Amino acid sequence: MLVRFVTGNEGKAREAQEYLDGITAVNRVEYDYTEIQSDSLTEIATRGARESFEELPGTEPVLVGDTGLFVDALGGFPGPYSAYVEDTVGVERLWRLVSEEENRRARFRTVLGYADGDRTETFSGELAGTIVAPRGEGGFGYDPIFEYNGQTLAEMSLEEKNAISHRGRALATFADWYADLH
Ligand SMILES: O=c1nc[nH]c2c1ncn2[C@H]1C[C@H](O)[C@@H](COP(=O)(O)OP(=O)(O)OP(=O)(O)O)O1
Repeated sequence: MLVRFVTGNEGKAREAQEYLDGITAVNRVEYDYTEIQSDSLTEIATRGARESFEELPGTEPVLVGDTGLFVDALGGFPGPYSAYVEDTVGVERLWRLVSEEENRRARFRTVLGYADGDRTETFSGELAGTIVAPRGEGGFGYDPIFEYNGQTLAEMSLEEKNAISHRGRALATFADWYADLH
């Protein structure tokens, strides 16, 4: 069995393979599906999975992932626009914005979209933490300003992060569902 993980990121495909070990093989495919402008990661992932399945050659199921960082005091900003905000404003300036707030709580949310031609499903995972001044050299994206249990995600090893992460939780939920399906 084979699931195609649509991502530009090799590390994400490897992580998916770890969760799906013994259940299915995972191939990374690159496809730039349309990211609709929506407040809902579920909507974005659902459409992305359907479009990828329809447009890519092949019949194996596809999986897409969409992640956002939601800051409580900013009404959930940057949320579904996290990639755009990272590219434009940047992580350091997001920290400066949040540093003016008393409530620095935030959460990462990942929604995985699955499509196989017969069905489309979504699976989500969350990680709650606090926005802090940048620390740590590891990880990517907003990891240096997101603290969980006293450590930023950029200070954790990849294994430590994967064990608690929003993406890991979504992958674990998907893996359970997919194993039951077969
Ligand atoms: O664990 C994470 N730790 C810190 N930052 C993260 C994480 N996961 C995503 N991010 C950031 C990267 C990007 O600024 C935005 C959306 O990420 P995300 O939806 O995965 O899209 P992407 O375009 O980077 O990759 P892909 O090729 O898999 O669609 O949030």
